[in-house]
Amino acid sequence: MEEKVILVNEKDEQIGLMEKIEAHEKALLHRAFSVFVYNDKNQMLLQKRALGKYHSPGLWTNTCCSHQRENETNIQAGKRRLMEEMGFTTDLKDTISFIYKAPFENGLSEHEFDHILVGYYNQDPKPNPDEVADWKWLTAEEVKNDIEKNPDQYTAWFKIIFDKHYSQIA
Ligand SMILES: C=C(C)CCOP(=O)(O)OP(=O)(O)O
Ligand SMILES: [Mg+2]
Ligand SMILES: [Mn+2]
Repeated sequence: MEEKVILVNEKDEQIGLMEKIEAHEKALLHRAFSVFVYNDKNQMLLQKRALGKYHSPGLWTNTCCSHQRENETNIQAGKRRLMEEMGFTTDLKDTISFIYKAPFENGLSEHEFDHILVGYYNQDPKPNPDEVADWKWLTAEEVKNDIEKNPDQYTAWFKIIFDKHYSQIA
């Protein structure tokens, strides 16, 4: 199935639709979300992206990321994709958003208006192997230390969120 992303301006207003890979080839600004799920030990659920992903394969990142469909709210999209990637869903809160641009080695780029959605879940995930190679629960302190030690094992957007925006979502 052809997948489209929503092209937006710097105010997150929709200005068009484009096929997913084409938008990442052209590095055009589009709407996206990043989900952070916590448990009652204050650990965050990380996923390792599957090796077949179109960019950032095999890298550790936040619980789930993807792109809203047309006429889908941020929360609806986040809950849908959590189920598709991690095999569970839970209530989410729409928090801050930010714009970032990150080129990748394979010629694709992310250029997103990214909405950070936060939720709580206290069981282990049942991830979809097409999307997710591995998962783990880590505290923010452990994430911070591991990013310092192994920066090449984490996605660009996760490091940006962690460095610049984490105090606003925690
Ligand atoms: C939203 C961000 C930060 C990146 C896009 O997520 P994915 O690359 O995981 O998108 P899907 O393939 O899951 O749609
Ligand atoms: Mg994803
Ligand atoms: Mn994108």
